[in-house]
Amino acid sequence: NITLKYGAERIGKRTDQPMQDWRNYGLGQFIHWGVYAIPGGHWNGKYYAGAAEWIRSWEGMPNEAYDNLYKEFNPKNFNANAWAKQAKELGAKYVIITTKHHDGFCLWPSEYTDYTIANTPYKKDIIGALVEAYDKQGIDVYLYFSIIDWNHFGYKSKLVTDKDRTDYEVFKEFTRNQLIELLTRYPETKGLWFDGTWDAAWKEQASYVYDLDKELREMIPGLIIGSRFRPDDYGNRHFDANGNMMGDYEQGWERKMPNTIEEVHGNDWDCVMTIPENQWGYHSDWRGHVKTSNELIEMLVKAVALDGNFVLNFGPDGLGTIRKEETKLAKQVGEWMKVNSTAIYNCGYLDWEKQDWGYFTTNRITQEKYMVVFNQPISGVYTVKTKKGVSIEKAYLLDNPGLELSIEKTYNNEFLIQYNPENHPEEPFVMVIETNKDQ
Ligand SMILES: C#C[C@@H]1N[C@@H](C)[C@@H](O)[C@H]1O
Repeated sequence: NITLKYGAERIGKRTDQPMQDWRNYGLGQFIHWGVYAIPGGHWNGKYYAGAAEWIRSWEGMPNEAYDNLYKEFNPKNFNANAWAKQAKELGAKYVIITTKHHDGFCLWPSEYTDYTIANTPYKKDIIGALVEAYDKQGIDVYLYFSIIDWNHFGYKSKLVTDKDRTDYEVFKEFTRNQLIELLTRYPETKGLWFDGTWDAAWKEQASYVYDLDKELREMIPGLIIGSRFRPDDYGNRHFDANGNMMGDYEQGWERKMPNTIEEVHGNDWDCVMTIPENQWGYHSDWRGHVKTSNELIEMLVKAVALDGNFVLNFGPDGLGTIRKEETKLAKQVGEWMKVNSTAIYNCGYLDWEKQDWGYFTTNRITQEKYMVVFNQPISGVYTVKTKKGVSIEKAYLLDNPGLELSIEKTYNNEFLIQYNPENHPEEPFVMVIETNKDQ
């Protein structure tokens, strides 16, 4: 074991109520919105193939042009209540909202820079409106904050000269001031989702970030911060030099997912996911694969089945409208959740052997067990291998409890549930299984 001053603050999961609530969300919504939504992945008639929120870094987009876009930011269709209502219908239990992305543009009227919503034609506090609207819908609010800030003179990706270092000290104080300002203005905030912490300059700041982390947590008791914030004494991120996770949950699953419970190392984690292959901010021309509702539902169930949360991203356009493709998917996933969220909310990993037909989830409070089916066996036979001494006594469809399914026990503690629906289900469905013990 290596002695660390700034390594993991805890081994194992946080057990306090705010973290238990976080663990039981299942489904969240990510909102990426900012001035990058104005160009929407194009400039001067040219198509930008990268992630739209990174367009400023593209050689086809002059920095000067980008840095003046805020002067035309006037989202006249923006309606915070409509966004929050749609999130409610989606079934999201929490939302992560970009306060400031890598470009440094602030969606709240920060007093520490002029590069904010206050100096746009729109003027009004977007973050305040969203916090209020989501709060009203009973959806917990988390704030995304990018440490990278291309607009601030003191931001450096690496520290080479003495001037870099003195400038960076100014940037560190600016970062601290903005974070304190956000938690002061929006005390309803349940947590911070940090991004842009991969720079060499930031990885040298273990003691400053350790102290800032502590200061922010003291401002809001129970505040939840993931693994993408602090570097350890040696610049390691997410996991310290001893392999222990820093922060309250792992933030390493961006546009990807674990396949086994071993890969999550007993930690809480979230998967943040785009609908197209790699667009967080608004891009008017999605290319490549755009996920269907059934693909997204499978990712959601897989995340919950492996003790994680699934956070689906939405990128509103430059006028504040959530695009039709996202609205359609929110509706489809929401309709599935209306019938099947019993297998999602308050649920997590069941340590029975994974089967080909889909995923097990179990309610952490009631111990009720679910089988979420994605791959219907032609045979109609669903194999379930329980733990020793645990037998299945009843099985039925979540949306048709009256129809009990036949169960056969085989020689080696295997149970075969028979289900041959009249017609092929068009969507994943849930079976409820009752056992003799709460294991
Ligand atoms: C890379 C990168 C960033 N991390 C995702 C959550 C988006 O914000 C993307 O721009």
